[in-house]
Amino acid sequence: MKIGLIGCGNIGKFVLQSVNINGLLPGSRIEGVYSRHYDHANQIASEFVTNAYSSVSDLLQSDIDLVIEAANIYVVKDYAPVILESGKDLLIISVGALAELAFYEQLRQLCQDKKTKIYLPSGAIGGLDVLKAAMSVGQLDSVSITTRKPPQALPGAPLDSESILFEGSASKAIALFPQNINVSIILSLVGLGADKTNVKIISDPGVAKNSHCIEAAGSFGRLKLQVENDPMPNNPKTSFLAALSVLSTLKSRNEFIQVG
Ligand SMILES: NC(=O)C1=CN([C@@H]2O[C@H](COP(=O)(O)OP(=O)(O)OC[C@H]3O[C@@H](n4cnc5c(N)ncnc54)[C@H](OP(=O)(O)O)[C@@H]3O)[C@@H](O)[C@H]2O)C=CC1
Ligand SMILES: O=C([O-])CC(=O)C(=O)O
Repeated sequence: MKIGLIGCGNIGKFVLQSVNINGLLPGSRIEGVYSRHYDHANQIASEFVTNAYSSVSDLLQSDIDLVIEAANIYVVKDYAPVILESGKDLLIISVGALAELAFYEQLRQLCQDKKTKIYLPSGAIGGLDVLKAAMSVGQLDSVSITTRKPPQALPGAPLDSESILFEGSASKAIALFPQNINVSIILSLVGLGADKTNVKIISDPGVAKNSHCIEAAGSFGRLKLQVENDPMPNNPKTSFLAALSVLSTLKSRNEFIQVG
């Protein structure tokens, strides 16, 4: 598999290190990178033995099968349609971009027309398999996520005391915290949708990890799952598990037997 990468931050560099340097995806390489500043892309390209591109359209004209988005939700909104129109598959980690149904439907239609695929990693959470199975007959009654992070991982959080920064729907949460609560949108996509998925965001100076507690109930029974994630070394907002989930999604794409 020949891969293009948009965004050379924490997750982007982890994937570059894993694939191009450590060889964790045999038969695959990241052939090109694009970032906001060409100088940065160039420096990353020499560090991780790949090519730098100065525009997404140049990256798309290169010989790649799949593009990884590891930038932000605005990049997904700007470039996802053109990536799919070019016939490339697309892996999106800033899944909050798909919160609006009209955009989701536009991308789904493009995939159908162009015979391309979108891959959405599970990111910083788990439990999606349970919700998917429950929704296969449409019998899920409630889904919620409580996210607890240290204040330095959340915008506008007080540094000295625990505080609830947000309580409400996933659609409102992602609009207010576009870099912090992508997890609520992946839950929405497999479950009840962004308006019916409940979110609580807590800033807690007493914790060092990013934790997410997912609760759901339906005809299958009940789910309660808590992940306690170590943050990425250079970006406390992002959990290491999110970067790992990108790699595992790429690995599954190469597998003949699908589990889960
Ligand atoms: N689905 C999930 O569970 C999770 C999703 N995420 C999301 O993953 C994404 C990446 O996270 P992370 O790697 O930690 O973020 P970083 O901030 O470390 O990296 C983002 C990179 O994107 C680049 N970028 C910004 N704007 C553009 C643009 N217009 N075109 C190209 N590149 C651009 C930035 O460049 P520059 O350095 O110049 O600013 C930066 O290098 C974020 O949207 C984050 O919210 C994170 C955790 C969990
Ligand atoms: O990494 C995390 O713990 C969650 C996160 O930032 C997001 O969902 O955007």
